[in-house]
Amino acid sequence: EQEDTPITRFQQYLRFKTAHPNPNYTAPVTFLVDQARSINLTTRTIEFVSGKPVLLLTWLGSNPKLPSILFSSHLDSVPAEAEKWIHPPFSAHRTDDGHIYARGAQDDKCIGVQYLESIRNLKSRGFSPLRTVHISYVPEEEIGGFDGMEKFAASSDFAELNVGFAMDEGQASPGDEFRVFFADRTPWELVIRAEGLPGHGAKLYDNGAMENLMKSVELISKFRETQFDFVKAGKAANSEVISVNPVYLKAGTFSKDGFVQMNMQPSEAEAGYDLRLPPMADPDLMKKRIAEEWAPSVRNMTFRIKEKGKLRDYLGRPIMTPTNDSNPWWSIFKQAVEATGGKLAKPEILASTTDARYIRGLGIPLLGFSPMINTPILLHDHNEFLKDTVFLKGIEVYESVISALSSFEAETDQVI
Ligand code: MET
Ligand SMILES: [Zn+2]
Ligand SMILES: [Zn+2]
Repeated sequence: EQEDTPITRFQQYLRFKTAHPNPNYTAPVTFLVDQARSINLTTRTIEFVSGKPVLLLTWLGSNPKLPSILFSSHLDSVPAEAEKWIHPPFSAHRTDDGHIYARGAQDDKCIGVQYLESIRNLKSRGFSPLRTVHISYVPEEEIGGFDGMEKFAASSDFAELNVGFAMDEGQASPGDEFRVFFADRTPWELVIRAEGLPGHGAKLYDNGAMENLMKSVELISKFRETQFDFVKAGKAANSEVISVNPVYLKAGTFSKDGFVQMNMQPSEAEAGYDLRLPPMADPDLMKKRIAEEWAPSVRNMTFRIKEKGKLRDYLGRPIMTPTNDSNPWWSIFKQAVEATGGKLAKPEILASTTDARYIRGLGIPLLGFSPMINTPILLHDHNEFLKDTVFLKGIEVYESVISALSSFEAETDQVI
C-alpha cells in the first residue's frame, strides 16, 4: 500500500496530465476537492466557461466581515517534450537524493499543494483564522487566463469574497533568499507580416515579402540587443526592460504535404514575437515604434498586437503592489517569512506574467511568491524538478504566512 504523506500527495497532483493544449481539469479538481474535504474546507466549483472549472476552497474566519485573504494557483501546465526529459514529465519520479521531476513541479503545482498542507498543519495545531482564507485553483493561466482568472476576477462571485490581500505564484531562487514579486510584465503577442510580389528564385528585386520581413527581423533583433545590453551591463534587471523574442517564422511556397518550391520567392511572410513590457513602459511609444520601424506600410507591412493584459489599473496607476510600510500586508508577510528563519531578497518585478495582473488590476494588493530557495529556475524548461526538502520547507513558510495574514486585525478598507 502506498503511504500518504505531503510528498506523495504532491506526486499524485503532479501526475495529472494538465499540459496544454488538452489539459485534464476534471481529475486534479476531484483530487483537490477530496483533499479539501479531508480537512473540512468548504469547496465550490464555478465554470465561467464550460469544461474550464475554477475551484474555490474556503476556511471561514471568526470575523468574516473583515476583508479576506486569497491564495491562488493555476491548474494547467505548459507542454513538455517527454523524450527530452531524463524522467517522464508526468511521472513525478523522486530520485534517491529527493529531486521530484515533473512538469508543474515549480510552475505551479507546488504552491497548490503547499497551501493545503499548511492549512492541514495549522488545523491540527488548533489554529483558527480571524479573517476568512480562500484558495483558488484556476484554469488557462498558461494561455493568458482569459477563460480563467480574467473571468473569475471580473465576476460578482469574486467581488463577494471581499478580498483584502492576495498571493499568487512567484519563481524559484537559485540563492538562499526567497524571491517576492510586486508586479508582472505585461505580455503582447506581436505578429508582423509582409506582402509583396512573388518572384523567380534567381531574381534580384526590391520589396519582396521575405526581403521586407527580414529587414524588420533585423531591426527587432537590434532593439532586443539594446535592451539586453542594459541587463548585461547591470543597469537593469531582466524584468525591468522590454523583451522581444521571436517565437515563429512563417513563409515559403509550400504545398499541403510540406513540399517547398525552392525557386520561388514567396508573396507573404510573417513573424511572431513574444513581447513583454514592464509596468512603467509607455505602450503608445512601443506601438509607434512598431508602426513606423518594425512594420511600416511603406514596406508593405502590417502588424497585429494581442495585448494580454493592461499596464494600468482602473485608477490609471501602473499595476504594482507597494512593498514598504505603507502596505501593512507587506510588513506582515515579511515578518512571517523571517519568523521561519528565511530571508527575503529585494522585491522584484516578475519577468514573466501571471494571473496576478487581473487581481492587482482591481486595486487589490498581491505578492507573487513561490517558496523555493537553492533551486534552479526551471519553469517551462526540460527536466523541471523540485527537491522534497524544499517543498516541505515551503509548507512551513506558508503556515507562518497564512497564520500571520489571517490574524491581522486592522480594518484595511482603504485601497492601498
Ligand atoms: C502570456 S500570458 C501568461 C502565461 C505565462 N505565465 C507566461 O508568462 O508566459
Ligand atoms: Zn505559472
Ligand atoms: Zn508558466
